[in-house]
Amino acid sequence: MIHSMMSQVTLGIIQELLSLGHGSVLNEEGEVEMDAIIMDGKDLTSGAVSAVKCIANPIKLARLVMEKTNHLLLTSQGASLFAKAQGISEVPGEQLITERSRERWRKNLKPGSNPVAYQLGLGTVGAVAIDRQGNVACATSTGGMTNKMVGRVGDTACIGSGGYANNSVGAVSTTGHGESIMKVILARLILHYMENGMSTEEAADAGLNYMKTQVDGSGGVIVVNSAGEWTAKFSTKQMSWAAIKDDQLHCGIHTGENEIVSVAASPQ
Ligand SMILES: NC(=O)C[C@H](N)C(=O)O
Repeated sequence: MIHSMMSQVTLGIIQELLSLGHGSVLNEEGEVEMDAIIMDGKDLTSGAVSAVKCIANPIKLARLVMEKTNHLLLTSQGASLFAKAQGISEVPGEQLITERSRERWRKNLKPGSNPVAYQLGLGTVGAVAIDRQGNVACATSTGGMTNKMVGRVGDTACIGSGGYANNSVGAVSTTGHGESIMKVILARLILHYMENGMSTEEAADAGLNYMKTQVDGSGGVIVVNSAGEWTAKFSTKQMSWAAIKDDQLHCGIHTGENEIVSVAASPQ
């Protein structure tokens, strides 16, 4: 999560942060098949892709969907055709696979070897950002759940579930069990709580609790509000997160961790 000190274009920053398909978890056929979303809180424009293969940077493609089409979401073959038309070349699927993800895939082929609890926190990256003008944005990119069915579309590609941004409230990016997140429309739910007066922290906790009590789902969220206050919360065992605000880098992995490092540029 980023709070930009310079008035940079928030969308550009978070696209850079999330530029990876490499190392994603694999579907049941042992392939990388990705979902991604990006949203601009200024005018609620958004773009997403789902079930895309052989694309090294699905967020870039999602941004092109947002900027170059009248649609919100392109999937699978249609997304591939659009990528080609936009000059995004495909990469060999093998190039996106790491030894670690292949090993996990192999182990998970055995029946009952792949409980949801062990999959959370793997291979999803998300960002929220606010600039000096108060423009917020979010983006999320994922390979989904390990050994998922071919063609499965998760929360990440779905507006309101994998992310949502609105300058009047803030922005949210989510991770966790996609089917649970979709059932409660987690990102939009958290913004709804904020619209009704909750702080980022209260709203994130309330959203995650609601998902737990309603559908027994676990996940994690990063949230920023229109005043630049942020939080990173999760009901999973861990979630790696980092935030930059006022020249300070905050980061953590386990519950309660918040390491702070100064990142102020040294005088030349
Ligand atoms: N680890 C994750 O965040 C997975 C992602 N939410 C999905 O279900 O596709």
